[in-house]
Amino acid sequence: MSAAGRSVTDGDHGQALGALAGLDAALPLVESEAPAQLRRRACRLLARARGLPQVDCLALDTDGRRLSAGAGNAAYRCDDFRHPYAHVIRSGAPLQACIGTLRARMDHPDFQAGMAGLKGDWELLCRPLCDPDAPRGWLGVWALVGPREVVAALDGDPGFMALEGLLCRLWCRLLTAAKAHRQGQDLRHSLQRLGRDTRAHALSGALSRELIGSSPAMSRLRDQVIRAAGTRLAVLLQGETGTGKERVARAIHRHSAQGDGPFVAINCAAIPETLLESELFGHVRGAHSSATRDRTGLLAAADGGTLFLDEIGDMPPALQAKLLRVLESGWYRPLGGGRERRADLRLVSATHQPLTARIREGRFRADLYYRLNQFPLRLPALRERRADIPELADHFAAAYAAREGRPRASLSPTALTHLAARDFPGNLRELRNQVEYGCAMAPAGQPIGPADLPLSETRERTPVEGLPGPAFNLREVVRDYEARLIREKLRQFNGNRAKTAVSLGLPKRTLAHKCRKLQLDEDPA
Ligand SMILES: Nc1ncnc2c1ncn2[C@@H]1O[C@H](COP(=O)(O)OP(=O)(O)OP(=O)(O)O)[C@@H](O)[C@H]1O
Repeated sequence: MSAAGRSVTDGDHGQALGALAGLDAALPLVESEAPAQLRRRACRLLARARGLPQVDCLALDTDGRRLSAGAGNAAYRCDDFRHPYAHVIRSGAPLQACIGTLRARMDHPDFQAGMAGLKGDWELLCRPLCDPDAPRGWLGVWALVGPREVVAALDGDPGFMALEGLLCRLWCRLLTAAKAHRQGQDLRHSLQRLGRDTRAHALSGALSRELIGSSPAMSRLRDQVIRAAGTRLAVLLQGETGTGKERVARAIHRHSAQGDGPFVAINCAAIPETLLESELFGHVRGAHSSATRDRTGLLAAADGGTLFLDEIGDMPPALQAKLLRVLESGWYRPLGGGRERRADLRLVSATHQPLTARIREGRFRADLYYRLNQFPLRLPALRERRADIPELADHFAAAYAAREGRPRASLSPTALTHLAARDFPGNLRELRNQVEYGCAMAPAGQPIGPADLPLSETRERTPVEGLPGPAFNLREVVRDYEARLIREKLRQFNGNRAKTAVSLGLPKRTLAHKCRKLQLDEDPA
């Protein structure tokens, strides 16, 4: 019984079942996965069912400006009235005409080419196809060609109308699904991008705590470290001594996919040539005089992690060849035989020497250099990023206090001025040492002043030349600088005021006055 309570007659049942018989033909349409496939199947079905020699279905593109039967087919502009489809889509009304007449009137070259093989007395029927739920929501155009009587019979043909209705409905549904899929994909991509950005942001936050410095050179270096950590490429760190090569190597390891694995460092310059090979590859008992038992090497110790070869420029030539073989093949054999072992590790190497010059001198293999230098990274000298000195000095003072369990001492602006004026050939290591010396010398509870710092062994730039970043008191800086100069000269001349005054270009009396004012009297003469 129906919901309305109307009794269903046998005739109704018969009609419904009859309609069901036709569903077979519609099934491929319903199962179509994309609009283009649906249109192709609808064209084939109609051509076969009604004996039409040519059936096309042109779709409107997403911006509604062109009609096309699909990729590789001609695209017809909707504002080009040299073909009938523009008339149909613009008016929203069907158009039927004889092929011969259309050939004479519509001179669009692609349309002419499409009609070329057809009989002149056949008819073309173009019908606009529309979203059933959106008047003027045009989807495209049918283009049906056949003998006049066959085309005329389509008018009022319930099967044709049902097919057209089904085509439009399924087409809309596939477009909606495709749109939802696209939106889902866009959302997924945005989330992935957001995830990547958040990770990169967190990473760069962590790195700025490990690799201190806000100068552009340091920001660039941190970016490169993040990029290097995201790859398995061999990294070659080049920079003067004390610029932080090992620290950067550790940061690359920590933030790489092998970050949980071991980090094994070896200084190629610090180990005698005879032992270096054994250290790296390991040995079996009896391989050489000091091999009293089997020993795994550093390549094995670094398995699943990172091997850091410091001072690679000092690696002996014979070992360079062996290292290259390991890097190329991934296999090595411990000294004295034993079975071959696989080296699954990421390599980071470092040098303070210009390797290209060593290649020219024949002391470093060019092929190994290229293998090590897959990701080159240059570390700036401290003098190239003087603006970072106050931040670094503060960091070293804090680290010293934490290590020694002492209250944290700050550096006075004048002390920072002095530091910023130094050249630091030993780079960050030298700065760290000077700050730690200052921490040890400063009276408890007092900031580290210039007098607490060790004397600079290198040329000290004038305060003007080496103006520091932080604010400072000019009078204090000048007085301090004057005091240091006089004290150094007095030391140089063993406290002889007369010679000191001459060397400073001052009358003896003025020097005496200055010594009193600057409290230099009690200095060892
Ligand atoms: N960006 C940085 N932030 C904080 N500390 C740093 C930074 N770079 C280096 N250091 C510190 O400076 C000192 C020297 O660094 P490191 O040993 O990494 O230099 P290096 O270039 O490997 O030296 P060498 O060439 O002599 O082996 C270490 O105490 C290190 O922790």
